[in-house]
Amino acid sequence: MSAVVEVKNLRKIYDDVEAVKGVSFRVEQGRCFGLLGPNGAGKTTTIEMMEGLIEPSGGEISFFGSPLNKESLKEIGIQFQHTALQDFLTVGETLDLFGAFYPNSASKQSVMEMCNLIEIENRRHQKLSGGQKQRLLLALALINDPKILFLDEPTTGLDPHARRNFWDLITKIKQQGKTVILTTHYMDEAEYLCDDIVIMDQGAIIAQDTPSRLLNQHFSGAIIRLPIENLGSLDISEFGRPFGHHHVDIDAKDVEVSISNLLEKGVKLDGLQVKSANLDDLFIKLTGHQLTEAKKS
Ligand SMILES: Nc1ncnc2c1ncn2[C@@H]1O[C@H](COP(=O)(O)OP(=O)(O)OP(=O)(O)O)[C@@H](O)[C@H]1O
Repeated sequence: MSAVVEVKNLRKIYDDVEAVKGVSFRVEQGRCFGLLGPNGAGKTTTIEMMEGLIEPSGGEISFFGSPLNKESLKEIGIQFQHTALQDFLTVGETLDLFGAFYPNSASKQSVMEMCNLIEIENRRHQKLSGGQKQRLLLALALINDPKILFLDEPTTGLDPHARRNFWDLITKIKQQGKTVILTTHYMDEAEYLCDDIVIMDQGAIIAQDTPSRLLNQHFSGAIIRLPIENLGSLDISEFGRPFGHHHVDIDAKDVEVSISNLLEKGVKLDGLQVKSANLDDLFIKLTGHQLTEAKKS
């Protein structure tokens, strides 16, 4: 498959912080590619270098086989985490305004249909709900009919219903053949949307592949989750790894065998859960800390 974007040994150093420590990956045509990681992992810095917004300290970025340049930037649409919009403009007027910046913009009607904005075309920006604002920001990112769409934490702050709606929109956009590159720290979002993922922690890549290959590679069978007090004075590391402060996760190739072993050792089974592994579990396994909390070091 052809790479629409390729990043090689990309680095960014801010004064005393090495925010991105030599990352390399390829994004393939028509795929949804996710950059995952906790706060401070270097996701935004990486994506902003790819968008041409900040200068790398080292490494290479190429679009369609050529180094990042003004022409390649015409092929991208960016949905920023925050965009200052004029409160007194309506949804339709905002799209007209942004469309006028581009010689070859997409039709306003098609973008409004795609992003479910038709019914609120005449509503002023200040009257929009969080989900509606996010859909307008997505429409603005699509107004130049880009081949590659960048989304930086697109559903942060949205309620669960608005998040699901947004995911459906992204799926529709992908079906049009566009390549989507997103950052998120929501693992369910990545599992739902992404074909390929890169997991970053402290500026470096700690895993990259498709979500299902990564899960198959690191887990076989199920995870048994138990309240930590069930272990009594037994050593957690003998069984598995901590999940938060109150639970222990135990990898179980065969759940029945694992439960018999636990009973033999005198472990209580109250509050036992059996679950399949997800990307959150993978992150904890790889780093020893949860995705929602950056490593304190
Ligand atoms: N302009 C800057 N000047 C100095 N340090 C910066 C700057 N921007 C980011 N950093 C630092 O670089 C590191 C990576 O930040 P970055 O915003 O890329 O992480 P992130 O994974 O996107 O996190 P978040 O999910 O919180 O947005 C952090 O330690 C951050 O404090």
